[in-house]
Amino acid sequence: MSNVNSKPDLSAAFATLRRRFEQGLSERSAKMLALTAASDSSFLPMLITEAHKLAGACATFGHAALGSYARQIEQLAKDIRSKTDVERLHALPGLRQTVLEFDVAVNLALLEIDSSAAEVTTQLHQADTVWLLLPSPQLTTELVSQLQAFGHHVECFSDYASCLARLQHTAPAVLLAAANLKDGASLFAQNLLLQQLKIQASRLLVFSEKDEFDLRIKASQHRAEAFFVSPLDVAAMISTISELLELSAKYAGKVFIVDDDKLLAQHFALVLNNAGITTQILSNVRHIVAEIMRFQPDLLLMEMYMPDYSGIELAGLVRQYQSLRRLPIVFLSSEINKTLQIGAMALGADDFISKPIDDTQLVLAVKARLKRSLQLKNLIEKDNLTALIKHSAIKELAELEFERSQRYQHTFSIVMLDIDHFKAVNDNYGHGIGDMVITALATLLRKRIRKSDRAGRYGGEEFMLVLPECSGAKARELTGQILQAFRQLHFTANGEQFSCSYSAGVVAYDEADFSNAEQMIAAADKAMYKAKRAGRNQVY
Ligand SMILES: Nc1nc2c(ncn2[C@@H]2O[C@H](COP(=O)(O)OP(=O)(O)OP(=O)(O)O)[C@@H](O)[C@H]2O)c(=O)[nH]1
Repeated sequence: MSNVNSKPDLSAAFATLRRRFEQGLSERSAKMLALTAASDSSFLPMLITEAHKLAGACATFGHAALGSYARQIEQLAKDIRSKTDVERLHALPGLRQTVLEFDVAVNLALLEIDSSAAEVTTQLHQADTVWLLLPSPQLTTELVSQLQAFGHHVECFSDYASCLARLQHTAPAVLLAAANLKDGASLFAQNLLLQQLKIQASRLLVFSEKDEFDLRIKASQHRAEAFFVSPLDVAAMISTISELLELSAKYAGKVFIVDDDKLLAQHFALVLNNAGITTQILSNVRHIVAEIMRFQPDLLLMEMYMPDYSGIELAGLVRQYQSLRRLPIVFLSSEINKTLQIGAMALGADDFISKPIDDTQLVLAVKARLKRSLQLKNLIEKDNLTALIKHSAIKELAELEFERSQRYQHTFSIVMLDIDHFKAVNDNYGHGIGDMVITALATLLRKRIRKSDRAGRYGGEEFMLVLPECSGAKARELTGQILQAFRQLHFTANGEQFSCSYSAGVVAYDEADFSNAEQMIAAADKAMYKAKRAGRNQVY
């Protein structure tokens, strides 16, 4: 007998249904796209049926925009079906394009759903924990020792079932899993495991013996962050993991808001702050560049139509500055005319968010764009081995800091440091171990500097620090402390233990009459060579 007093939780049931629908959505739109690849029009009836079903389902599950897109495809396909054979052939490419656009819209919507799900659940996994599920015990042992040397907590599994069982209790920040195990089991057949990882917002890295398109596409469908092929490039894998762990360390990004309607700007700022995003609102349009340089945002959110200067004019002005050329600019606009939007893009806009927009949509839209922008920035600016900022990008940051110091009369310091006798490390223990020493120093630098400081890989075994608002004396003290910590790191190779040191040169903005960052870098480099000549293992 059913218990009439116990009310089932309908909202949870609806959410589960909706999630299931969303999980199958990408496959359904891909199927429609595959249908349109045919050279004749025999697929039209099937496409009409599928588009019709999707249109209804999308609307039911709260995806009205996708629903009307699917309805459009249904109508277009019906129109084409009623045409003559020759007319049909001409109309098919247009239909295929519409289905392609629908597929992109579906994947964008899913990306946004994913990031909102991750938002709710990021606290579930254990930060800094890496799980390994690999076929080779030898490779596992090697990875464990390296990952532990960087302070990551590692757990190992030899089959998918035990990994799934452990997932019932806890979850890793990152799982590196083999696409196939020796017994023939396949990662991509483990739906429960993959679903559980998604729910816990754990990042997935895939390792495969073979480099095959089918495996890569499956990894992509399951939102794997990287795909490594045997023989594993350990250094690249470690730097990817460090980067992912840093990314999941909750840096949500910084947004600079430009809107003449101050109340609206404050409202946007509050909504974004509430989602963990740091914001700043433009206070004086004549100081827009100085304010942006000071705040260093990851994205500029700008109203397109303002009475004094249009968003496009301001975007053009911002783009005149070398150091702001890559800053993504997103326009908030009620502009629905695509031609005007494309025109604005040619003039420096990167994207549009259409108004009116509700608070949740604004957060999702900004987060999706921030995520892409931060990933792109990482790709362009970060060094592969160490995940530190690359040579040209750290030089740009030094120049930016120099401009800020000039403008605000604050000091800042530049440190150049170079590992001592590094050639001997490579010669004695091999290039791989040399790489590990470089990565270890990079991790140490990252951990020991402030959030506003920047560390870059200047050359092979040479690093540069840019320390805003830090005097020369303070910078020398900090560099000395890091040197002490670096000397205490013990590396093991060929059954031997060894440690390394570095020599460093420090220069502060107010220690001489520098006229640009280039001169400061040269002075820091000179001081570093002085430290080398004085016997190495010291700071000048
Ligand atoms: N493993 C590894 N070695 C590198 C990398 N980049 C540069 N090197 C090596 O770093 C070594 C630098 O050697 P040198 O410039 O002679 O300097 P050193 O041996 O460190 O000596 P001092 O700087 O005078 O203390 C060279 O052997 C380079 O091949 C890298 O990414 N990985």
